[in-house]
Amino acid sequence: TGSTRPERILAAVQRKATKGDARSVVNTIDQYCRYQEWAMNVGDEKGAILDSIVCEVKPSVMLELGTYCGYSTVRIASMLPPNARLLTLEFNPAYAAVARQVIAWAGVEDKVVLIEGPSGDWIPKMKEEFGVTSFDLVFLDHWKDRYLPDTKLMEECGLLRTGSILLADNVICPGTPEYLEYVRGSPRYESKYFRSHLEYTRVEDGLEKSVFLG
Ligand SMILES: O=c1[nH]cnc2c(O)cc(-c3ccc(F)cc3)cc12
Ligand SMILES: [Mg+2]
Repeated sequence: TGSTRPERILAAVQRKATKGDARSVVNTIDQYCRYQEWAMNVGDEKGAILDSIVCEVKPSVMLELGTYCGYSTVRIASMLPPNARLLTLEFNPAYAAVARQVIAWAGVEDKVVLIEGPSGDWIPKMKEEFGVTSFDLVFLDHWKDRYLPDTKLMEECGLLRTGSILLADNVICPGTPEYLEYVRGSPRYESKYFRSHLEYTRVEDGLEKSVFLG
């Protein structure tokens, strides 16, 4: 049986990226997915918006929902100070196995906690299992139908504090209409849309940044 797309992405990283150089890993994956085969990384264009928000928020504790191959995990971790922590949740064990190796190759494993399993099971356990009080920033990039239920779950579990920020990928493509309606319509959020494109394409997509008001 042949390799999978995540395995081919990992092979490209291990062949072409400089070990210990996170930016080199990010650039290698972007190059591979733009010119060899498309993959669902947040990509360079939306990634630059993600970078600017991580820089602005300077999170001490951050959650990423949806690791995939670890592209945005590495991108975010490379911008965090040494004592900050990025928890990243991946449902698919094959994706998680690749992501661990990409994260290690980039040399950011000390800032990252990769958790395998369903977000609905793990979110209620974040406090007791990982000593989380609340998240400063959450990057939603997993499955569009889980954005809203997981947001409500984080609220219910007291994982959001006044000023916590949610940043959601793919709010146009594939699209998360129920989530958008909720954060844009709720008095408990201040929402803003950052227009961009679906990774490596000219199709419209964007990121929705929503500040939790408590
Ligand atoms: O399922 C997804 N999870 C997280 N991010 C995604 C992402 O950035 C893009 C897409 C995607 C978009 C268009 C298409 F034709 C096929 C897949 C899916 C996900
Ligand atoms: Mg995405």
